[in-house]
Amino acid sequence: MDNSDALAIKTDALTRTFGETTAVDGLSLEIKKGELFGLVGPDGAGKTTTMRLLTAIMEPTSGNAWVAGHSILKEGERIKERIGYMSQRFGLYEDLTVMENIVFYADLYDVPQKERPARIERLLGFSNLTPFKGRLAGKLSGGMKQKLGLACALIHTPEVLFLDEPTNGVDPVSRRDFWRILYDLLKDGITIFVSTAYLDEAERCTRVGLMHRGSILVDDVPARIKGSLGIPMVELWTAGARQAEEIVRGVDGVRSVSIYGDRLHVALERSEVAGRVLGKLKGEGIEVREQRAILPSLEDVFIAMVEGK
Ligand SMILES: Nc1ncnc2c1ncn2[C@@H]1O[C@H](COP(=O)(O)OP(=O)(O)OP(=O)(O)O)[C@@H](O)[C@H]1O
Repeated sequence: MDNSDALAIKTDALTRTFGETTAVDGLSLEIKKGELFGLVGPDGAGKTTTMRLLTAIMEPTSGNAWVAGHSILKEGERIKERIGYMSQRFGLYEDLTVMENIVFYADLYDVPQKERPARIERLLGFSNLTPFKGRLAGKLSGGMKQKLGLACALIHTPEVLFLDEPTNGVDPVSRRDFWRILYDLLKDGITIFVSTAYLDEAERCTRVGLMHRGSILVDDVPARIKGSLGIPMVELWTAGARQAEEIVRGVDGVRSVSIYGDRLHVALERSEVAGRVLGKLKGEGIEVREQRAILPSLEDVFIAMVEGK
């Protein structure tokens, strides 16, 4: 792999089809060591398939990728030794205890016996699972299962960690704790590749790729994606946001509308369209309490890009 010293992951026209469906469509990506890369997209965008290709669980239809310096085509086994992977269901055995799950993964990855006690103690410690080590995994809360899944994925001290929608169905407090752990891992120099459908989480990554129908539409730091796309956005406070949304959607020059409580975020073709939107709402008798230009959130950008397709 070129630049193998600096890159953790490189893909070259990586493609995977299932019959008529192209789940991953000519992906070319470079992810440096030490990055926390977020693959963001709605359900069905191709995130899980990308992850299965990069973890050498599934073969591509065409193209290639290198992970930790090894090709997914020929060196899948070498890759598996050097990565950690947490699938959507955390990969746990519910009828085994917390400790038994960790030992199972330690056996799977041939972690030397003499290194195990210290590693297991550290992993149980950071995941706050020490008091629960005898509990069956099936009896843990969602947040605890997630942390156990992470501990299992880290038992062999991988260089690259793949997390497939790790916070799906996990409560907000556990989610915040989980992200804290990820930042600690990053400080230790691990590269993290995480997929998520939550855009607030994407904003926590060092770099984000927005995926839609198998392709990455943009790939940049979250702030630059938000700032550089030049999509004018306005936020409107209205009474009756649902009714207002329908009206605004029909205005010429509006790219997309999303509702946040009693506020609307409206993406526009040009900033002058804002006047037309306000005029239309007034004409329909809908009061706009306040309006201001806003920087689009990542979610706004994504919705505008997908709807603008
Ligand atoms: N094994 C398979 N056989 C047939 N089609 C598949 C298979 N795996 C994925 N697909 C299709 O490929 C596309 C991408 O799916 P993928 O699961 O990678 O998306 P995703 O972004 O991870 O979504 P989700 O969050 O729902 O898992 C979808 O249209 C899906 O139906």
